[in-house]
Amino acid sequence: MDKRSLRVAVLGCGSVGSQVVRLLQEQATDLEARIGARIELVGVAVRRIDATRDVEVPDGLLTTDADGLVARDDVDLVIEVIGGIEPARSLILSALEHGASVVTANKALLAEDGPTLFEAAEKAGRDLYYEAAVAGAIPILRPLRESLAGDKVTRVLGIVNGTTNFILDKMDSSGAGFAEALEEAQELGYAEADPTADVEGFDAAAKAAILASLAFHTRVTASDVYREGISEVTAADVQSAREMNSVVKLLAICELRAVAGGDDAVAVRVHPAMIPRSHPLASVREAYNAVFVESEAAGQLMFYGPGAGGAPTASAVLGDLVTVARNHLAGTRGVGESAYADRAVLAMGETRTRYHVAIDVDDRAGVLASVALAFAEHDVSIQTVRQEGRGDDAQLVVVSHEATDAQLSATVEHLRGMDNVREVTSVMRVEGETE
Ligand SMILES: NC(=O)C1=CN([C@@H]2O[C@H](COP(=O)(O)OP(=O)(O)OC[C@H]3O[C@@H](n4cnc5c(N)ncnc54)[C@H](O)[C@@H]3O)[C@@H](O)[C@H]2O)C=CC1
Ligand SMILES: N[C@@H](CC=O)C(=O)O
Ligand code: NA
Repeated sequence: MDKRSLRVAVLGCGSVGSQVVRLLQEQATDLEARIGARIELVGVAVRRIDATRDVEVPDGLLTTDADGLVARDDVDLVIEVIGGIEPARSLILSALEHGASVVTANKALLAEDGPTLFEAAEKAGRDLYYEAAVAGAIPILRPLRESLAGDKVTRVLGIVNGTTNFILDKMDSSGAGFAEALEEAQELGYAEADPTADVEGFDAAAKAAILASLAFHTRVTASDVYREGISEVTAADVQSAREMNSVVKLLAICELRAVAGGDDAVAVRVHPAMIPRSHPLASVREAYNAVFVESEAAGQLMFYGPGAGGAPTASAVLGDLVTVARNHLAGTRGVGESAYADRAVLAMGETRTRYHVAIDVDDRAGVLASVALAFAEHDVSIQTVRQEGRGDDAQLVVVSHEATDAQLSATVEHLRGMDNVREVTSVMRVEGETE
Protein backbone atom coordinates (compact mmCIF):
# COMPACT_ATOMS: atom_id res chain seq x y z
CA MET A 1 0.00 0.00 0.00
CA ASP A 2 1.22 3.52 -0.90
CA LYS A 3 2.39 5.18 2.34
CA ARG A 4 1.49 8.66 1.11
CA SER A 5 -2.16 7.97 0.58
CA LEU A 6 -5.19 8.53 2.75
CA ARG A 7 -8.20 6.30 2.50
CA VAL A 8 -11.60 7.97 2.44
CA ALA A 9 -15.07 6.52 2.84
CA VAL A 10 -18.19 8.45 1.90
CA LEU A 11 -21.51 7.71 3.61
CA GLY A 12 -24.50 8.72 1.46
CA CYS A 13 -24.54 9.56 -2.23
CA GLY A 14 -27.47 11.99 -2.57
CA SER A 15 -27.37 15.70 -3.49
CA VAL A 16 -24.20 16.41 -1.49
CA GLY A 17 -22.56 12.96 -1.48
CA SER A 18 -22.66 12.63 -5.28
CA GLN A 19 -20.91 15.99 -5.65
CA VAL A 20 -18.32 15.03 -3.04
CA VAL A 21 -17.56 11.84 -4.97
CA ARG A 22 -17.41 13.78 -8.25
CA LEU A 23 -15.00 16.37 -6.85
CA LEU A 24 -12.83 13.72 -5.21
CA GLN A 25 -12.36 12.18 -8.65
CA GLU A 26 -12.09 15.39 -10.70
CA GLN A 27 -9.74 17.20 -8.28
CA ALA A 28 -7.63 14.17 -7.38
CA THR A 29 -4.35 15.59 -8.72
CA ASP A 30 -4.77 19.01 -7.10
CA LEU A 31 -5.92 17.49 -3.82
CA GLU A 32 -2.81 15.32 -3.76
CA ALA A 33 -0.60 18.36 -4.36
CA ARG A 34 -2.32 20.38 -1.64
CA ILE A 35 -2.42 17.63 0.96
CA GLY A 36 0.87 15.96 0.16
CA ALA A 37 -0.78 12.56 -0.13
CA ARG A 38 -3.14 10.87 -2.52
CA ILE A 39 -6.78 10.65 -1.51
CA GLU A 40 -8.01 7.16 -2.24
CA LEU A 41 -11.76 6.62 -2.27
CA VAL A 42 -12.27 3.17 -0.75
CA GLY A 43 -16.04 2.98 -0.42
CA VAL A 44 -19.34 4.78 -0.87
CA ALA A 45 -22.18 3.62 1.36
CA VAL A 46 -25.63 3.89 -0.22
CA ARG A 47 -29.08 2.62 0.55
CA ARG A 48 -29.61 1.00 -2.86
CA ILE A 49 -26.82 -0.06 -5.22
CA ASP A 50 -29.03 0.18 -8.32
CA ALA A 51 -30.42 3.71 -7.66
CA THR A 52 -29.81 6.39 -10.30
CA ARG A 53 -27.31 8.95 -9.08
CA ASP A 54 -25.63 12.11 -10.35
CA VAL A 55 -22.15 10.64 -10.38
CA GLU A 56 -20.48 7.55 -11.71
CA VAL A 57 -18.98 5.68 -8.78
CA PRO A 58 -15.97 3.49 -9.73
CA ASP A 59 -16.69 -0.23 -9.87
CA GLY A 60 -16.76 -2.15 -6.63
CA LEU A 61 -16.90 0.91 -4.35
CA LEU A 62 -20.63 1.02 -3.71
CA THR A 63 -21.81 -0.82 -0.64
CA THR A 64 -24.99 -0.99 1.40
CA ASP A 65 -22.95 -1.94 4.47
CA ALA A 66 -22.18 1.46 6.00
CA ASP A 67 -21.43 -0.16 9.40
CA GLY A 68 -18.84 -2.45 7.84
CA LEU A 69 -17.28 0.43 5.89
CA VAL A 70 -16.68 2.69 8.92
CA ALA A 71 -15.31 -0.26 10.93
CA ARG A 72 -12.62 -1.05 8.36
CA ASP A 73 -9.08 -0.68 9.73
CA ASP A 74 -7.79 0.89 6.54
CA VAL A 75 -10.16 3.91 6.50
CA ASP A 76 -8.50 7.16 7.60
CA LEU A 77 -11.27 9.66 6.90
CA VAL A 78 -15.04 9.30 6.82
CA ILE A 79 -17.37 11.80 5.16
CA GLU A 80 -20.91 11.54 6.54
CA VAL A 81 -23.53 13.00 4.19
CA ILE A 82 -26.48 10.74 4.97
CA GLY A 83 -28.20 13.28 7.25
CA GLY A 84 -30.61 12.75 10.16
CA ILE A 85 -29.88 11.43 13.63
CA GLU A 86 -29.63 7.68 13.21
CA PRO A 87 -27.79 5.82 11.78
CA ALA A 88 -25.58 8.88 11.18
CA ARG A 89 -24.67 9.26 14.89
CA SER A 90 -23.74 5.57 15.37
CA LEU A 91 -21.74 5.58 12.15
CA ILE A 92 -19.77 8.69 13.14
CA LEU A 93 -19.08 7.29 16.63
CA SER A 94 -17.99 3.98 15.16
CA ALA A 95 -15.72 5.73 12.62
CA LEU A 96 -14.04 7.69 15.43
CA GLU A 97 -13.67 4.58 17.59
CA HIS A 98 -12.05 2.80 14.68
CA GLY A 99 -9.48 5.58 14.31
CA ALA A 100 -10.88 7.65 11.44
CA SER A 101 -11.40 11.42 11.45
CA VAL A 102 -14.83 12.60 10.34
CA VAL A 103 -16.18 15.38 8.14
CA THR A 104 -19.94 15.87 8.27
CA ALA A 105 -22.58 18.27 6.93
CA ASN A 106 -25.13 17.06 9.46
CA LYS A 107 -26.40 20.12 11.37
CA ALA A 108 -29.45 18.28 12.72
CA LEU A 109 -27.22 15.77 14.51
CA LEU A 110 -24.65 18.33 15.69
CA ALA A 111 -27.35 20.58 17.13
CA GLU A 112 -29.06 17.69 18.87
CA ASP A 113 -26.12 15.74 20.20
CA GLY A 114 -22.93 17.61 19.33
CA PRO A 115 -21.27 17.12 22.75
CA THR A 116 -21.41 13.31 22.42
CA LEU A 117 -19.63 13.56 19.08
CA PHE A 118 -17.08 16.15 20.24
CA GLU A 119 -16.22 14.05 23.28
CA ALA A 120 -15.83 10.93 21.15
CA ALA A 121 -13.50 12.80 18.77
CA GLU A 122 -11.47 14.12 21.69
CA LYS A 123 -11.23 10.66 23.24
CA ALA A 124 -10.18 9.12 19.93
CA GLY A 125 -7.68 11.92 19.24
CA ARG A 126 -9.32 12.47 15.87
CA ASP A 127 -10.88 15.43 14.05
CA LEU A 128 -14.57 16.17 13.63
CA TYR A 129 -15.11 19.00 11.13
CA TYR A 130 -18.44 20.36 9.90
CA GLU A 131 -18.09 23.60 7.92
CA ALA A 132 -20.76 22.44 5.45
CA ALA A 133 -23.34 22.15 8.24
CA VAL A 134 -23.96 25.91 8.41
CA ALA A 135 -24.54 28.15 5.39
CA GLY A 136 -23.30 25.59 2.85
CA ALA A 137 -20.25 26.81 0.96
CA ILE A 138 -19.77 29.96 3.05
CA PRO A 139 -16.76 29.74 5.35
CA ILE A 140 -18.36 30.78 8.63
CA LEU A 141 -17.51 28.16 11.24
CA ARG A 142 -13.77 28.36 10.66
CA PRO A 143 -13.80 32.19 10.98
CA LEU A 144 -15.77 31.93 14.22
CA ARG A 145 -13.65 29.14 15.61
CA GLU A 146 -10.24 30.40 14.48
CA SER A 147 -10.08 33.90 12.93
CA LEU A 148 -12.24 35.53 15.62
CA ALA A 149 -10.93 33.43 18.51
CA GLY A 150 -9.16 36.47 19.99
CA ASP A 151 -12.19 38.77 19.80
CA LYS A 152 -15.51 38.88 21.66
CA VAL A 153 -18.42 38.09 19.35
CA THR A 154 -21.60 39.76 20.57
CA ARG A 155 -24.16 39.05 17.83
CA VAL A 156 -24.66 36.78 14.84
CA LEU A 157 -27.54 37.54 12.49
CA GLY A 158 -28.12 35.56 9.37
CA ILE A 159 -30.14 34.03 6.63
CA VAL A 160 -29.02 30.43 7.00
CA ASN A 161 -31.66 28.42 5.18
CA GLY A 162 -31.54 28.44 1.40
CA THR A 163 -34.90 26.74 0.82
CA THR A 164 -36.95 29.25 2.81
CA ASN A 165 -35.02 32.20 1.39
CA PHE A 166 -35.72 30.84 -2.08
CA ILE A 167 -39.46 30.53 -1.26
CA LEU A 168 -39.76 33.99 0.33
CA ASP A 169 -37.79 35.55 -2.53
CA LYS A 170 -40.09 33.97 -5.14
CA MET A 171 -43.19 35.06 -3.19
CA ASP A 172 -41.88 38.63 -3.10
CA SER A 173 -40.40 38.96 -6.59
CA SER A 174 -42.71 36.91 -8.81
CA GLY A 175 -45.77 36.48 -6.59
CA ALA A 176 -45.20 32.70 -6.78
CA GLY A 177 -47.25 30.51 -4.46
CA PHE A 178 -45.64 28.77 -1.50
CA ALA A 179 -46.09 25.19 -2.81
CA GLU A 180 -44.77 25.99 -6.28
CA ALA A 181 -41.65 27.71 -4.90
CA LEU A 182 -40.99 24.83 -2.48
CA GLU A 183 -41.22 22.28 -5.29
CA GLU A 184 -38.64 24.24 -7.29
CA ALA A 185 -36.30 24.40 -4.27
CA GLN A 186 -36.61 20.63 -3.84
CA GLU A 187 -35.81 20.02 -7.52
CA LEU A 188 -32.69 22.17 -7.18
CA GLY A 189 -31.43 20.01 -4.27
CA TYR A 190 -31.70 22.73 -1.61
CA ALA A 191 -34.35 21.18 0.62
CA GLU A 192 -33.82 18.59 3.35
CA ALA A 193 -35.06 15.04 2.78
CA ASP A 194 -38.15 16.14 4.74
CA PRO A 195 -38.71 19.79 3.72
CA THR A 196 -40.65 20.41 6.96
CA ALA A 197 -37.21 20.84 8.51
CA ASP A 198 -36.67 23.85 6.25
CA VAL A 199 -40.17 25.30 6.17
CA GLU A 200 -40.79 25.09 9.92
CA GLY A 201 -37.38 26.52 10.80
CA PHE A 202 -35.86 23.35 12.35
CA ASP A 203 -32.91 23.45 9.95
CA ALA A 204 -32.22 27.14 10.64
CA ALA A 205 -32.61 26.50 14.40
CA ALA A 206 -30.01 23.72 14.25
CA LYS A 207 -27.63 26.08 12.44
CA ALA A 208 -28.36 28.86 14.94
CA ALA A 209 -27.48 26.49 17.79
CA ILE A 210 -24.16 25.63 16.12
CA LEU A 211 -23.38 29.31 15.41
CA ALA A 212 -24.23 30.41 18.96
CA SER A 213 -22.14 27.60 20.48
CA LEU A 214 -19.07 28.58 18.47
CA ALA A 215 -19.57 32.34 18.68
CA PHE A 216 -20.12 32.45 22.43
CA HIS A 217 -17.97 29.46 23.51
CA THR A 218 -20.87 27.68 25.11
CA ARG A 219 -23.23 24.81 24.39
CA VAL A 220 -26.53 25.65 22.75
CA THR A 221 -28.68 22.82 21.46
CA ALA A 222 -31.57 22.96 18.98
CA SER A 223 -34.08 22.74 21.83
CA ASP A 224 -32.68 25.98 23.33
CA VAL A 225 -33.56 27.89 20.17
CA TYR A 226 -36.87 29.73 19.87
CA ARG A 227 -38.24 28.71 16.47
CA GLU A 228 -40.91 29.86 14.06
CA GLY A 229 -40.88 28.81 10.42
CA ILE A 230 -42.40 30.41 7.34
CA SER A 231 -45.51 28.26 6.93
CA GLU A 232 -47.63 31.00 8.56
CA VAL A 233 -46.20 33.77 6.36
CA THR A 234 -49.03 34.86 4.10
CA ALA A 235 -49.21 36.80 0.85
CA ALA A 236 -50.72 39.59 3.05
CA ASP A 237 -47.55 39.66 5.19
CA VAL A 238 -45.37 39.86 2.09
CA GLN A 239 -47.59 42.65 0.71
CA SER A 240 -47.57 44.45 4.06
CA ALA A 241 -43.77 44.32 4.04
CA ARG A 242 -43.69 45.64 0.49
CA GLU A 243 -45.83 48.62 1.54
CA MET A 244 -43.21 49.38 4.19
CA ASN A 245 -40.46 49.11 1.54
CA SER A 246 -39.35 45.98 3.38
CA VAL A 247 -39.01 42.25 2.70
CA VAL A 248 -39.76 39.18 4.80
CA LYS A 249 -36.77 36.96 5.59
CA LEU A 250 -36.32 33.97 7.88
CA LEU A 251 -33.60 35.14 10.27
CA ALA A 252 -31.41 33.31 12.75
CA ILE A 253 -30.40 35.70 15.54
CA CYS A 254 -27.85 34.81 18.21
CA GLU A 255 -27.10 37.43 20.85
CA LEU A 256 -24.94 37.77 23.89
CA ARG A 257 -26.92 39.58 26.60
CA ALA A 258 -25.57 41.21 29.71
CA VAL A 259 -27.19 39.91 32.90
CA ALA A 260 -27.08 42.13 35.97
CA GLY A 261 -24.57 40.76 38.45
CA GLY A 262 -23.84 37.61 36.45
CA ASP A 263 -22.14 36.21 33.37
CA ASP A 264 -23.47 37.16 29.96
CA ALA A 265 -26.36 34.95 28.80
CA VAL A 266 -27.32 34.06 25.23
CA ALA A 267 -30.56 34.50 23.32
CA VAL A 268 -30.99 32.41 20.18
CA ARG A 269 -34.01 32.58 17.91
CA VAL A 270 -35.23 31.81 14.41
CA HIS A 271 -38.29 33.52 13.00
CA PRO A 272 -39.52 35.43 9.97
CA ALA A 273 -38.86 39.14 10.23
CA MET A 274 -39.41 42.25 8.16
CA ILE A 275 -36.25 44.03 7.15
CA PRO A 276 -36.01 47.23 5.11
CA ARG A 277 -34.96 46.86 1.49
CA SER A 278 -31.95 49.03 2.27
CA HIS A 279 -30.64 46.40 4.72
CA PRO A 280 -27.82 44.25 3.22
CA LEU A 281 -29.72 41.05 4.12
CA ALA A 282 -32.67 42.19 1.97
CA SER A 283 -30.58 41.73 -1.16
CA VAL A 284 -29.84 38.08 -0.35
CA ARG A 285 -31.83 36.36 -3.08
CA GLU A 286 -32.76 32.80 -4.06
CA ALA A 287 -30.92 30.09 -2.04
CA TYR A 288 -28.06 32.39 -1.07
CA ASN A 289 -27.22 32.80 2.61
CA ALA A 290 -25.55 35.61 4.50
CA VAL A 291 -24.29 35.87 8.06
CA PHE A 292 -23.49 39.11 9.90
CA VAL A 293 -21.12 38.85 12.79
CA GLU A 294 -20.64 41.69 15.27
CA SER A 295 -17.69 41.59 17.57
CA GLU A 296 -16.14 44.03 20.00
CA ALA A 297 -12.83 44.63 18.25
CA ALA A 298 -13.52 43.78 14.61
CA GLY A 299 -16.91 45.50 14.39
CA GLN A 300 -19.24 44.17 11.72
CA LEU A 301 -18.35 41.40 9.30
CA MET A 302 -20.58 39.89 6.65
CA PHE A 303 -20.20 36.47 5.05
CA TYR A 304 -22.20 35.80 1.89
CA GLY A 305 -22.54 32.99 -0.64
CA PRO A 306 -24.39 29.87 -1.74
CA GLY A 307 -26.03 28.35 1.32
CA ALA A 308 -27.39 25.16 -0.18
CA GLY A 309 -27.09 22.81 -3.13
CA GLY A 310 -24.97 19.75 -3.81
CA ALA A 311 -21.84 21.31 -5.32
CA PRO A 312 -21.53 24.35 -3.00
CA THR A 313 -21.97 22.12 0.04
CA ALA A 314 -19.45 19.64 -1.35
CA SER A 315 -16.97 22.53 -1.64
CA ALA A 316 -17.15 23.06 2.13
CA VAL A 317 -16.88 19.31 2.76
CA LEU A 318 -13.76 19.07 0.60
CA GLY A 319 -12.23 22.10 2.34
CA ASP A 320 -12.61 20.30 5.66
CA LEU A 321 -11.29 17.10 4.12
CA VAL A 322 -8.06 18.85 3.09
CA THR A 323 -7.57 20.27 6.63
CA VAL A 324 -8.34 16.99 8.32
CA ALA A 325 -6.09 15.08 5.92
CA ARG A 326 -3.20 17.47 6.59
CA ASN A 327 -3.73 17.08 10.34
CA HIS A 328 -3.83 13.31 9.96
CA LEU A 329 -0.53 13.28 8.07
CA ALA A 330 1.04 15.56 10.67
CA GLY A 331 -0.17 13.23 13.42
CA THR A 332 -2.14 16.02 15.06
CA ARG A 333 -5.69 17.25 15.34
CA GLY A 334 -7.24 20.66 14.77
CA VAL A 335 -8.94 22.88 17.30
CA GLY A 336 -11.80 21.05 18.97
CA GLU A 337 -14.86 22.36 20.76
CA SER A 338 -14.43 25.51 22.88
CA ALA A 339 -17.39 25.41 25.26
CA TYR A 340 -15.83 26.69 28.47
CA ALA A 341 -18.35 29.49 29.09
CA ASP A 342 -21.49 27.53 30.09
CA ARG A 343 -23.90 30.43 29.52
CA ALA A 344 -27.58 30.57 30.46
CA VAL A 345 -30.04 30.70 27.57
CA LEU A 346 -32.70 33.42 27.83
CA ALA A 347 -36.36 32.60 27.16
CA MET A 348 -37.92 34.22 24.08
CA GLY A 349 -40.15 36.39 26.29
CA GLU A 350 -37.04 38.10 27.68
CA THR A 351 -35.60 38.83 24.23
CA ARG A 352 -35.86 42.41 23.04
CA THR A 353 -37.30 42.98 19.58
CA ARG A 354 -39.74 45.16 17.60
CA TYR A 355 -43.12 44.30 16.12
CA HIS A 356 -44.96 45.34 12.98
CA VAL A 357 -48.72 44.92 13.54
CA ALA A 358 -51.40 45.46 10.88
CA ILE A 359 -54.94 45.78 12.26
CA ASP A 360 -58.38 46.15 10.68
CA VAL A 361 -60.37 48.50 12.90
CA ASP A 362 -63.72 50.31 12.85
CA ASP A 363 -63.18 53.67 11.14
CA ARG A 364 -64.51 55.91 13.89
CA ALA A 365 -63.35 58.50 16.39
CA GLY A 366 -61.17 57.29 19.23
CA VAL A 367 -60.01 53.99 17.68
CA LEU A 368 -56.47 55.17 17.10
CA ALA A 369 -56.31 56.42 20.68
CA SER A 370 -57.54 53.11 22.10
CA VAL A 371 -55.01 51.16 20.01
CA ALA A 372 -52.23 53.47 21.20
CA LEU A 373 -53.44 52.94 24.77
CA ALA A 374 -53.19 49.15 24.37
CA PHE A 375 -49.52 49.53 23.44
CA ALA A 376 -48.97 51.95 26.34
CA GLU A 377 -50.59 49.58 28.83
CA HIS A 378 -47.88 47.04 28.08
CA ASP A 379 -45.22 49.73 28.23
CA VAL A 380 -44.54 49.43 24.50
CA SER A 381 -43.61 52.65 22.77
CA ILE A 382 -44.82 53.20 19.19
CA GLN A 383 -42.33 54.20 16.50
CA THR A 384 -44.71 54.79 13.54
CA VAL A 385 -48.43 54.49 12.77
CA ARG A 386 -49.95 54.49 9.31
CA GLN A 387 -53.70 54.64 8.78
CA GLU A 388 -55.78 54.05 5.66
CA GLY A 389 -59.56 54.50 5.61
CA ARG A 390 -61.52 51.98 3.54
CA GLY A 391 -65.26 52.77 3.97
CA ASP A 392 -66.51 51.81 7.42
CA ASP A 393 -63.24 50.17 8.39
CA ALA A 394 -59.64 51.28 8.38
CA GLN A 395 -56.28 49.61 8.42
CA LEU A 396 -53.76 50.65 11.02
CA VAL A 397 -50.15 49.64 10.66
CA VAL A 398 -48.13 50.12 13.83
CA VAL A 399 -44.38 49.61 14.18
CA SER A 400 -43.19 49.52 17.76
CA HIS A 401 -39.96 50.54 19.38
CA GLU A 402 -37.95 47.80 21.04
CA ALA A 403 -39.58 45.95 23.95
CA THR A 404 -39.43 42.43 25.30
CA ASP A 405 -41.15 39.79 23.21
CA ALA A 406 -43.41 39.08 26.19
CA GLN A 407 -44.61 42.72 26.28
CA LEU A 408 -45.14 42.76 22.53
CA SER A 409 -47.05 39.49 22.33
CA ALA A 410 -49.23 40.58 25.29
CA THR A 411 -50.01 43.77 23.36
CA VAL A 412 -51.11 41.74 20.33
CA GLU A 413 -53.36 39.56 22.52
CA HIS A 414 -54.82 42.71 24.04
CA LEU A 415 -55.54 44.14 20.56
CA ARG A 416 -57.22 40.89 19.50
CA GLY A 417 -59.63 41.20 22.42
CA MET A 418 -60.68 44.80 21.70
CA ASP A 419 -64.25 45.46 20.49
CA ASN A 420 -63.26 48.00 17.84
CA VAL A 421 -60.48 45.77 16.41
CA ARG A 422 -62.00 43.61 13.69
CA GLU A 423 -58.88 41.56 12.96
CA VAL A 424 -55.15 41.60 13.54
CA THR A 425 -54.15 40.82 9.95
CA SER A 426 -50.37 40.65 10.22
CA VAL A 427 -47.89 40.41 13.08
CA MET A 428 -44.22 40.25 12.33
CA ARG A 429 -41.00 41.06 14.13
CA VAL A 430 -38.87 43.81 12.62
CA GLU A 431 -35.07 43.96 12.29
CA GLY A 432 -33.12 46.98 11.07
CA GLU A 433 -34.19 50.59 10.80
CA THR A 434 -37.50 50.89 8.93
CA GLU A 435 -38.43 54.11 7.10
N1 LIG B 1 -28.54 19.66 0.19
C1 LIG B 1 -27.98 20.74 0.73
O1 LIG B 1 -28.03 21.83 0.17
C2 LIG B 1 -27.25 20.64 2.02
C3 LIG B 1 -27.27 19.50 2.79
N2 LIG B 1 -26.60 19.46 3.97
C4 LIG B 1 -26.60 18.26 4.77
O2 LIG B 1 -25.93 17.24 4.05
C5 LIG B 1 -26.46 15.98 4.40
C6 LIG B 1 -26.91 15.28 3.12
O3 LIG B 1 -27.90 16.08 2.50
P1 LIG B 1 -28.41 15.76 1.02
O4 LIG B 1 -27.31 15.21 0.20
O5 LIG B 1 -29.10 16.98 0.58
O6 LIG B 1 -29.48 14.63 1.31
P2 LIG B 1 -30.00 13.52 0.30
O7 LIG B 1 -31.27 13.01 0.87
O8 LIG B 1 -30.00 14.02 -1.10
O9 LIG B 1 -28.87 12.40 0.42
C7 LIG B 1 -28.71 11.53 1.50
C8 LIG B 1 -28.39 10.17 0.93
O10 LIG B 1 -28.08 9.29 1.98
C9 LIG B 1 -28.63 8.02 1.66
N3 LIG B 1 -28.78 7.22 2.86
C10 LIG B 1 -29.73 7.30 3.82
N4 LIG B 1 -29.53 6.37 4.78
C11 LIG B 1 -28.41 5.71 4.42
C12 LIG B 1 -27.67 4.62 5.01
N5 LIG B 1 -28.06 4.07 6.14
N6 LIG B 1 -26.57 4.20 4.36
C13 LIG B 1 -26.18 4.76 3.21
N7 LIG B 1 -26.83 5.76 2.60
C14 LIG B 1 -27.93 6.23 3.21
C15 LIG B 1 -29.95 8.34 0.99
O11 LIG B 1 -30.39 7.26 0.20
C16 LIG B 1 -29.58 9.57 0.16
O12 LIG B 1 -29.14 9.22 -1.14
C17 LIG B 1 -27.60 16.26 5.39
O13 LIG B 1 -27.08 16.18 6.70
C18 LIG B 1 -27.97 17.69 5.09
O14 LIG B 1 -28.56 18.34 6.16
C19 LIG B 1 -25.86 20.52 4.44
C20 LIG B 1 -25.80 21.67 3.73
C21 LIG B 1 -26.51 21.83 2.48
N1 LIG C 1 -31.95 22.50 3.39
C1 LIG C 1 -30.88 23.38 3.68
C2 LIG C 1 -29.63 22.90 3.02
C3 LIG C 1 -28.43 23.55 3.52
O1 LIG C 1 -28.09 23.54 4.68
C4 LIG C 1 -31.20 24.78 3.17
O2 LIG C 1 -32.17 24.92 2.42
O3 LIG C 1 -30.50 25.71 3.53
NA1 NA D 1 -20.34 26.78 5.78
